[in-house]
Amino acid sequence: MAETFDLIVLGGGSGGLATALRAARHGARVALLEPGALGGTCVNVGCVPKKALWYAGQLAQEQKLALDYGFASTPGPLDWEHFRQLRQRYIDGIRERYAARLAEAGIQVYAETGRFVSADTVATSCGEELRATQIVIATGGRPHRVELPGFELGLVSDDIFAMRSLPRRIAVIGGGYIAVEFAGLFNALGSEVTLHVRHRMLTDFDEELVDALERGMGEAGIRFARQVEVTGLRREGGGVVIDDAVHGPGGPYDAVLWAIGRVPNSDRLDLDAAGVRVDDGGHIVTDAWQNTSVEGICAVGDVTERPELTPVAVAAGRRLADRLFGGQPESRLDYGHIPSVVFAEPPLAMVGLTETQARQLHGDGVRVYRAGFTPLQWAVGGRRHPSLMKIVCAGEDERVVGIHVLGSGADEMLQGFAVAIKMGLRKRDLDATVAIHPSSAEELVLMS
Ligand SMILES: Cc1cc2nc3c(=O)[nH]c(=O)nc-3n(C[C@H](O)[C@H](O)[C@H](O)COP(=O)(O)OP(=O)(O)OC[C@H]3O[C@@H](n4cnc5c(N)ncnc54)[C@H](O)[C@@H]3O)c2cc1C
Ligand SMILES: NC(=O)c1ccc[n+]([C@@H]2O[C@H](COP(=O)([O-])OP(=O)(O)OC[C@H]3O[C@@H](n4cnc5c(N)ncnc54)[C@H](O)[C@@H]3O)[C@@H](O)[C@H]2O)c1
Repeated sequence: MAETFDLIVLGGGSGGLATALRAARHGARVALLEPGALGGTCVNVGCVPKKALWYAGQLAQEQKLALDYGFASTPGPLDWEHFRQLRQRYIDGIRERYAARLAEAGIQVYAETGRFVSADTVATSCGEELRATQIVIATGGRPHRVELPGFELGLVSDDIFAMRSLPRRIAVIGGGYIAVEFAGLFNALGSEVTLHVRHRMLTDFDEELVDALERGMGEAGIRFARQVEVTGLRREGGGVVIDDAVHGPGGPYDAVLWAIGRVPNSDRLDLDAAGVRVDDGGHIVTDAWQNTSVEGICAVGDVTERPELTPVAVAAGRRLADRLFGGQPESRLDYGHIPSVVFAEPPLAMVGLTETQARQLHGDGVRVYRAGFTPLQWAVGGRRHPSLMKIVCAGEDERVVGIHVLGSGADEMLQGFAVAIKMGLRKRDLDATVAIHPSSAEELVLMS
């Protein structure tokens, strides 16, 4: 006979853990299925190890600044293997804390995959059947792989974190978050980087800031191959060569990273057995309440067609658990004004509409304020370092509909402004705020 629960959660990543822990706090009897490492993509092969690498890149950059400032010597290149082990210890600690929290919450964890047998029953990979009145799918996604000759000679983002040395020459294919972040951090750490971009970089971000970032990346030594049409990879000259229908062969490189998007993990769940609908891209279709097409089955995170960001998966999961088990029938995530940062060098942060989006939506009623400068930290050393900020306002009362920041500290700067925008920020509120000086952030309250 199938063991019964109030809730079965498929996936122990950002969304699944958040849902399970919140539901258990409300008193639900919960089963969580996770065949891999607890924490999923973000903790193991995403945000956390990526951000640690980004910090390593920042330290490498600041060493140059230290020389400018008059420090006598710099510590030299990164001991990649030492850093990899250090990072892994940190990640192991996060996983252990998750395991402890799940145990404390009384959540039954199965280190197995799950698939649907019917709308209320899931079979584990060991063949055990589990039943629940509510099932939440939080199985995330995986790197997109395409059928091109020699595809497997390249790496995907998951592979980067297992690398045992820093590649001397690396090519990155793609123009999204992952491509731009890894191009920046490898360049900062001393690799020769070529970024192969098919169309434009970072199409969801404000064009003017993306252009400034691209110029800065070029000045920092990253090479660009634009309008690429990659037809395959092959081994040649002691490395991997990229064949390109537009540019001809490129390389050889010691490593090639495919950063061409991610696909949802919905194809191995036997969704048909439950009747759950997916869209053309394989994302599970959900309504504003995270309900799928089948009553009693919800989905959160990257497996749905929503912004693929950890805080989005977490917030959606927590609100869903509050609605299902916490007596909060109105609880759901408002997907508007989600802030986001590309951990490029320097970082690029945004919340709300780009200038182009605002003009499409509000026509002539848009007013844009901007400030461009080199932050004091870099200017003192005589270096150029891009920093550009933009405030996009709409309507007669100049409601702030978008804030965009490129530059050192952007990643830490924008969270508070995201709160203000959510609360209905107007330009006059910024004008009425006293600046913190000297700082880069002060520009956001001084623009006129
Ligand atoms: C390189 C990289 C860097 C990133 N950096 C950032 C960042 O800086 N900031 C940010 O906000 N986001 C970042 N992201 C995105 C972020 O990691 C994801 O949005 C987030 O992890 C999604 O959480 P999730 O719970 O939906 O899925 P996941 O975290 O992917 O978890 C899904 C889990 O489901 C499990 N699973 C799969 N199939 C089954 C099954 N059949 N049964 C049971 N379990 C199953 C998987 O093993 C996995 O552990 C990054 C992603 C990548 C790849
Ligand atoms: N800092 C962060 O918050 C962060 C960091 C990393 C990833 N993420 C999340 O993970 C998601 C996936 O990241 P991603 O960068 O892999 O995907 P993406 O969807 O952001 O970008 C994919 C890129 O690959 C390009 N591309 C697709 N096919 C191609 C091909 N055949 N040849 C050349 N280029 C091709 C696209 O034009 C696009 O520029 C992101 O959408 C984001 O939500 C977030």
